[in-house]
Amino acid sequence: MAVATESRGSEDRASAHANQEKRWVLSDFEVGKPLGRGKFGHVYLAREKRSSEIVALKVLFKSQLKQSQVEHQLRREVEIQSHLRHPNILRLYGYFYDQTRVYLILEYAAKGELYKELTRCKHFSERRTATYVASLARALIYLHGKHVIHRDIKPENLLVGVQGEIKIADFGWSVHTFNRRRTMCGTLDYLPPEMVEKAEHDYHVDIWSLGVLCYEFLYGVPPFEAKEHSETYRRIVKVDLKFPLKPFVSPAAKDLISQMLVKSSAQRLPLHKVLEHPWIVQNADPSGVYREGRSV
Ligand SMILES: Nc1ncnc2c1ncn2[C@@H]1O[C@H](COP(=O)(O)OP(=O)(O)OP(=O)(O)O)[C@@H](O)[C@H]1O
Repeated sequence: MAVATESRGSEDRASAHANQEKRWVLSDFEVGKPLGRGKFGHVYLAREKRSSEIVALKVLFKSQLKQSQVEHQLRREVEIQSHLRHPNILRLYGYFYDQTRVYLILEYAAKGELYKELTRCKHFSERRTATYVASLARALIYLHGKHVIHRDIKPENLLVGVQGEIKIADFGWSVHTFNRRRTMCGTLDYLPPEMVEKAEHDYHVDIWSLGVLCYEFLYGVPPFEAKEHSETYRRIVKVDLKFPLKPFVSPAAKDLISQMLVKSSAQRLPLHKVLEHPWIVQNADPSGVYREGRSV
């Protein structure tokens, strides 16, 4: 399918260019079963008729986008995500619209939401967590190299591909980093001190979120969780990081988390050092894929 090919030769390039120009319409797709429901519409499994390629078609209602004043955010999401090519970032192949709806043509993540898997397992093993954290660190290095910060890395925004590889989805809160941001966004639990305090922030926010995620994968709950919003706020600002005795987590894993969850953003462990951390080196599967049964 036009949407899935990376071209090399000049002929390929010409056809890829033509494909980019292609205006998709709904009748290009056979629409199958619903995959899920979001705030603004539904996601369906679909097959592009010409290539038989399977995709996920996200259907958003213009009226709802308008009502919630998120058209601008969606435009930014599409603009950013459509230019990204990384095995751990969900591809956005293209989009089209009709009078009432906007359609996003997305890579199909066959194993669905990571969040559901985490809920089912309660928490992940160290090998599984390290494999995911390493994959996410590589994806974030790629993103930051393209001057994009994601700002909303959390289990609900992660999908799993057919091989078990993790995929960052949902670029609704991502931004280009040409100027430092002060906008408040995202769920409080994953936000770093500089964002909850509405100070300027940059790509170091994603290192913090990766630390929160690593903790949540291992313990099953995010580190600063509290009943009241104000208490979560206080715990984040103080970096009130506690490691429960159960489940057992190795000192090396705790060391990595402590080096990512640092108040001063410039002092957080850089992502390339995350990849070199002994806990990651010893536990992450080099293939970047967690396979049940093989990695306990
Ligand atoms: N590319 C995909 N491959 C497989 N399943 C998907 C894909 N995209 C979405 N889904 C499924 O559809 C559900 C709804 O997705 P959608 O992105 O609309 O909602 P959401 O993640 O809740 O986002 P939002 O809060 O922005 O509405 C997801 O929770 C997931 O189960």
